Amino acid sequence: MLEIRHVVKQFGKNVTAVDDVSLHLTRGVLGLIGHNGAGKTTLMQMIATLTKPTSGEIIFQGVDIVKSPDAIRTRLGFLPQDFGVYPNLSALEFMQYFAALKGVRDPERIRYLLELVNLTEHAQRSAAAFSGGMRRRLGIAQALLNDPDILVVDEPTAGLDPEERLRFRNLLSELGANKLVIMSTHIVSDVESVASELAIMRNGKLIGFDTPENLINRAYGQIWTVKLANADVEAMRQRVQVLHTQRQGELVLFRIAHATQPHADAELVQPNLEDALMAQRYSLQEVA
Ligand SMILES: Nc1ncnc2c1ncn2[C@@H]1O[C@H](COP(=O)(O)OP(=O)(O)OP(=O)(O)O)[C@@H](O)[C@H]1O
Repeated sequence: MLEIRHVVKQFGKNVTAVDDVSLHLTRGVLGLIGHNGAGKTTLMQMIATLTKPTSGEIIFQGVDIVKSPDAIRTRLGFLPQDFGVYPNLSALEFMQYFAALKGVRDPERIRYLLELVNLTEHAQRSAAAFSGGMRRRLGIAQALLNDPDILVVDEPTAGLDPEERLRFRNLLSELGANKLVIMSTHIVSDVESVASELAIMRNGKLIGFDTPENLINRAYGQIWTVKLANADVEAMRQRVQVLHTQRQGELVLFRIAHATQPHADAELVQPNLEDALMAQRYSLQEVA
């Protein structure tokens, strides 16, 4: 459905925000993960035709959208990171306003979308009084007005409470059943349960592309926990890749990635996606 070929985006002479990224995407939820400044927003803005690549091609259903942006604009829904609402409009009026801008005439579509994002009972309220999660859900409803084939959402879960995060993830997961949903985040747990594929960016480059299952499967047999006395902590840090530590009274609980048992008391545990990414050196930390 969407093919990104050797896309580069430079800002001035010194900043290469996206550095030779190629991706072939079909239906499902793509989790685009990377640290702040990795290039996620810039890549999404190129897909949304809000900025042009310095070089490379983006092909949507056979058409190069760098040359012919309208080919994707009518088939795209976009929720930017800094999505705002208009204080004087109710949620319903907000939707009516965007429906008019997008040439969507069917009032039933607005009703359906407000229901889909669970805002029907708040339709008459000013969106300015909405919580962050409710605003984001209204943003998704707005982005779905034209029934897009591609939905691009930039950091949609930032600042949401756990319940809203879950609700949002479920919504994106449902939408991914028959669309391509591209969702960026720097929080691995946000995409763990919903993404069908993960693209991992660091310093503008695509450093990994795989399914969460494959990433986790590769980490099987390599993630360990062990409790050590404080005095042993430094020695362990020198020897193995420490994923996480947690002080427990006099002891320190280690979570470790290592191909073999790192300590006689170490026990194997089930890897999660965060473990798997770190174990495979897909750490989201910026590399100097
Ligand atoms: N308009 C611009 N002019 C100059 N540099 C820019 C511009 N937009 C982005 N950059 C730079 O490009 C790099 C990638 O930024 P981008 O916003 O795409 O990253 P990101 O992964 O989306 O990060 P975040 O999660 O913070 O949004 C950064 O170094 C950023 O400072």
